[in-house]
Amino acid sequence: MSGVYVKICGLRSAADARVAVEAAADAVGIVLSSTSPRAATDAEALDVIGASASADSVLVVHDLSIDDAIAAVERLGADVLQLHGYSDDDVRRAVAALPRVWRAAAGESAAAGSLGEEALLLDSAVPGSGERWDLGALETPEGRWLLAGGLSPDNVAQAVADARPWGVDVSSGVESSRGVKSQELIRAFVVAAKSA
Ligand SMILES: O=C(O)c1ccccc1N[C@@H]1O[C@H](COP(=O)(O)O)[C@@H](O)[C@H]1O
Repeated sequence: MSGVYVKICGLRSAADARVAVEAAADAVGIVLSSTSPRAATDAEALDVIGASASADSVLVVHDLSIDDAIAAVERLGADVLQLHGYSDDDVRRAVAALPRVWRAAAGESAAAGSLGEEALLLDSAVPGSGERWDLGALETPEGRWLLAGGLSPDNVAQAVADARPWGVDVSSGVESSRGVKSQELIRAFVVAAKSA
């Protein structure tokens, strides 16, 4: 058993969040981005957060201003803010304002925690696209880091065995069509990741 931390991202309903939590996911993600096929309203975000029980609730942002992103975490009561594509200054600003911040970087190796973030997320160049990226060239980062980008129930065990991340994060790979979560795939992903 890998004991890897598992985040299921892009949730918009309490029912899907409950399935993830009952399957033993460690975190549920909610995307606040106008351009994402998984963009959640505040009401949907509150439903997911309300059903997250002991799992971490993570707000994922990439096109909000940093001040709006911080305000969203405070307004909705999420546990973690996950930042995609923000400047170092923005990350530091969020770290100063919130207890838990994760920073995403596209496929490049970086030291986790260098800007004060709790964890580093290594992702493909286009987050949420379902595209895999070349793990062969990855230099394993220091510190707490999550692997994301094109993971699925079929490939997550091998990816965990190869890269040895602290955690994994998935969105496209647990969908029946773009933006539509499959409860069967959510369960299969958590089982595969945890049994790696
Ligand atoms: O899921 C999105 O639409 C999204 C939009 C903007 C920023 C991040 C987004 N999701 C993150 O992308 C990866 C999962 O990608 P994949 O679909 O499994 O390849 C994960 O970090 C999500 O939090």
